[in-house]
Amino acid sequence: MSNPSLLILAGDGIGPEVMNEVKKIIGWYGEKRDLAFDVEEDLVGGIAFDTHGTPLTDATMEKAQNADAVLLGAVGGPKYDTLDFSQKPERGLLRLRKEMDLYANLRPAQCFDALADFSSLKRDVVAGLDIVIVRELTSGVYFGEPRGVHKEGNERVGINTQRYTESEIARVARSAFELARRRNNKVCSMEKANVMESGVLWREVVTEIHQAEYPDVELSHMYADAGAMQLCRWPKQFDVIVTDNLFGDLLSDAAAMLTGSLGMLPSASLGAPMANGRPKALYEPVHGSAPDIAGQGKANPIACILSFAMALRYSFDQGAEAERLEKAVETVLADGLRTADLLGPEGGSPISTTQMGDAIVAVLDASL
Ligand SMILES: NC(=O)c1ccc[n+]([C@@H]2O[C@H](COP(=O)([O-])OP(=O)(O)OC[C@H]3O[C@@H](n4cnc5c(N)ncnc54)[C@H](O)[C@@H]3O)[C@@H](O)[C@H]2O)c1
Ligand SMILES: CC(C)[C@H](C(=O)O)[C@@H](O)C(=O)O
Ligand SMILES: [Mg+2]
Repeated sequence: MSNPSLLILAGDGIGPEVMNEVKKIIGWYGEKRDLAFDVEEDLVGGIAFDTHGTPLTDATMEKAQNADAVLLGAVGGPKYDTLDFSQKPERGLLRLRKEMDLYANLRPAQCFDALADFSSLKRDVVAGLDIVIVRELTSGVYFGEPRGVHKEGNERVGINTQRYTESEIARVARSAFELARRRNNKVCSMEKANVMESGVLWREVVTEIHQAEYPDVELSHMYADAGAMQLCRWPKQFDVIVTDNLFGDLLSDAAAMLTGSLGMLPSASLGAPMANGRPKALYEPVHGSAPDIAGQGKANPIACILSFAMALRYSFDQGAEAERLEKAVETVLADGLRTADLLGPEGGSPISTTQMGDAIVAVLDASL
């Protein structure tokens, strides 16, 4: 049998830096756990635009469709800010999500005990936190039509459209309920049904799916603005949060700070099962290309490394190995190792991206 295939799209800014550390870990699994992957690398984002004049070529899109899983670093940067909208690095990522139909984006926010004092919230509020935001990823205002900027009389008008079909809401709701059943059996659905018709439909469909298929799961509803407040006030009240594309984007960045740093949050973007039974899948950190620290060896690779742990769990049925990797991350943090983003204003001695990756590999070695 051939090895499972991984397509690596490291992207821009700190993307390649954090992905280098993941490559070490992939190598470790091949060498030490007999878990080898056929790895291919390609371009996405600004680097793809610089090389091919487009943020994602059709050939790369096809490779992504055929890979057992895609690992992505990050895309974007100030250099590309003035490009035409269709050529922006972010369009490459959005095309991958849309064409692979990766509708369920799992964004776990877990507070490792060693970082509980580092969050901007009090230890009590975040210690032991373990929640997952399930963000709808292929529809909503990111993709709705009409969109664009046009002239009306003397002024320009910008339009984006929030649009959800019933089936789009139903499938992501099912993902959230299924996930909750494997966790603490609670789902909180967030929208703005008080001001948006699409929010009214969202609430209705989630409620229908709940009553018909998941009555055993506890379901609550919250307006997304109140949800943002509750995430900061008492985040441990949540288990699984299900929400739309835009609210999920905002809420997951906010949730990152419960864990200490945006450099800690991984994600899995999952679609329907492929012929081999594996879901279509792309794994990426929640953070971006961090132009302010790119090229300086300062980036925290943990979000990208934990995204690979999610790949082990969701694409390759290697839950025990995913736990081994998560535990290794926990251990290096408990040992006091910190990249710069994990040090407070009082400072300390940060380690580099590479040193963090090496330390995690060393703990993996010690786990054998
Ligand atoms: N999935 C993605 O590829 C993705 C996600 C978000 C933003 N972006 C893009 O990235 C570019 C920069 O966006 P931004 O600055 O708003 O968000 P960002 O996530 O890149 O950075 C926000 C802040 O967090 C810090 N940070 C982020 N990741 C870190 C890490 N791993 N280690 C240490 N510090 C880290 C950065 O230094 C910065 O101060 C934009 O072009 C944006 O569109 C891409
Ligand atoms: C880069 C951008 C397209 C992306 C989004 O808005 O979805 C990012 O912020 C994310 O959270 O993955
Ligand atoms: Mg975001």
